[in-house]
Amino acid sequence: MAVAPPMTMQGGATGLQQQQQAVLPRSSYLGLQLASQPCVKVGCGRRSSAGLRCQVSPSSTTLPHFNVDISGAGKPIRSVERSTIRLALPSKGRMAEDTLGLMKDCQLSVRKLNPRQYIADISELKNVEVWFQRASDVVRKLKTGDVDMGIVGYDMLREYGEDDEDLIIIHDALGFGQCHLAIGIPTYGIFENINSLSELAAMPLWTEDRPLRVVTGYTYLGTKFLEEHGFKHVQLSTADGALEAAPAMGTADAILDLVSSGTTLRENNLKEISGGAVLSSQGVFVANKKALLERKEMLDVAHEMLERFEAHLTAQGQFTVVANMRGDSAEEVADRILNDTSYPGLQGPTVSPVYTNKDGKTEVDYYAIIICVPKPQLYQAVRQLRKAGGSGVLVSPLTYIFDEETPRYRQLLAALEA
Ligand SMILES: Nc1ncnc2c1ncn2[C@@H]1O[C@H](COP(=O)(O)OP(=O)(O)OP(=O)(O)O)[C@@H](O)[C@H]1O
Ligand SMILES: O=P(O)(O)OC[C@H]1O[C@H](OP(=O)(O)OP(=O)(O)O)[C@H](O)[C@@H]1O
Ligand SMILES: [Mg+2]
Repeated sequence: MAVAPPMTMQGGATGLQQQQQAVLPRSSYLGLQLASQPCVKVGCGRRSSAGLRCQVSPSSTTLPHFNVDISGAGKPIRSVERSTIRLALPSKGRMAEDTLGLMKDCQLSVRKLNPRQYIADISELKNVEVWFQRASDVVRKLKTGDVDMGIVGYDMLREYGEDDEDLIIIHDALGFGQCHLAIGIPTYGIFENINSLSELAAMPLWTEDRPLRVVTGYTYLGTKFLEEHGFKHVQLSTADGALEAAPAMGTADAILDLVSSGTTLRENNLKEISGGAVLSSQGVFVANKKALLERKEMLDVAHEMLERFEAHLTAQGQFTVVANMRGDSAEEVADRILNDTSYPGLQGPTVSPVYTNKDGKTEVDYYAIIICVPKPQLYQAVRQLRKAGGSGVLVSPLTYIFDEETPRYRQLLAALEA
């Protein structure tokens, strides 16, 4: 298939020498081929249709402050030296809204003067500049080191990141943008009885002259996936949206697109097939590894953001339950909670004496207990507490849970050392 490998050059060439013309092979592996133009993007320096000439950009992995613009006149552009830390956030669509929602929930207020402004700041993180970018550009700029950290869908990270080892995921489950990338085929006609990927691959119809035509926005992942699953004759084409219309229009046999509720597939008479899911996705917090390694203040900011995200996400759906319980001692009350209920709290119940004044004497008849309970078990927990002697039960949602140190931070440090 004529999807070129990432067009980056390693090595020590400098200046304009680095701008080379490369002829991409017509068919580099398998019989897969990209559909004719304009279905492939050349200007982005990422892939090309068969045999096209395009310029090669040196990777700023090797030269962090020297980029070559391959989209315009090809003049070298010198990136500015900077002391600020750059965070790229999605500029539009559902990911933009959800990302800003998460930041707000974590008390990180992104201040943008008007909706068309692409730069903003965060009052709680003094040295951080926020840049709003299209999701694909968030990933591209992370790769080149033009931004240091970003939030983006895992699907985009994998598609545009192309397994770049310089991209490091700090938080892999930000709790929004949940979907999966999957093959969809028609429910009717020749596909009526096709229910698995292997059945699709084995259809005798697909030949060099009549390949399986798949429309997708994910040509990098799609190529890899189909190749790994034994497809011999496939033609990929791209479109920017409403891909589900293509089979009914007759412009593609199958689609490879995101699925969330499944409604769009269903409403367009398409179905998923077993083995046809490429990856699961949701929002992730990602950074440029070199920036983390080279700038201590960058690691500190990443750590703070990670802690805030974790504290908020761990607390989501959790409730604090406070109840008063009659008892002889704090230990005796704690025993009852631990033995008679299924809700010990995070480490164990917190039990504190409730002091009352009886005839001028301070006494302890009751103990207040505090436990933490997930929402689905809330009512059952309250019932068990009452049964164990609890009264005056107060319930309130938890906002943050800060643990000693988040395992994700330990994983990040380990990944940086590797
Ligand atoms: N149906 C969906 N449900 C959940 N997350 C989705 C869905 N579609 C896309 N996403 C996530 O949102 C990201 C952005 O999707 P996309 O580029 O289609 O933008 P959008 O928010 O749908 O806006 P638009 O399609 O109008 O440009 C995707 O990379 C993916 O991570
Ligand atoms: O399974 P569902 O819940 O129906 O979601 C899946 C749809 O959502 C996305 O499209 P989007 O709404 O972003 O429209 P687009 O094609 O214009 O990007 C995606 O490309 C699918 O078409
Ligand atoms: Mg969309």
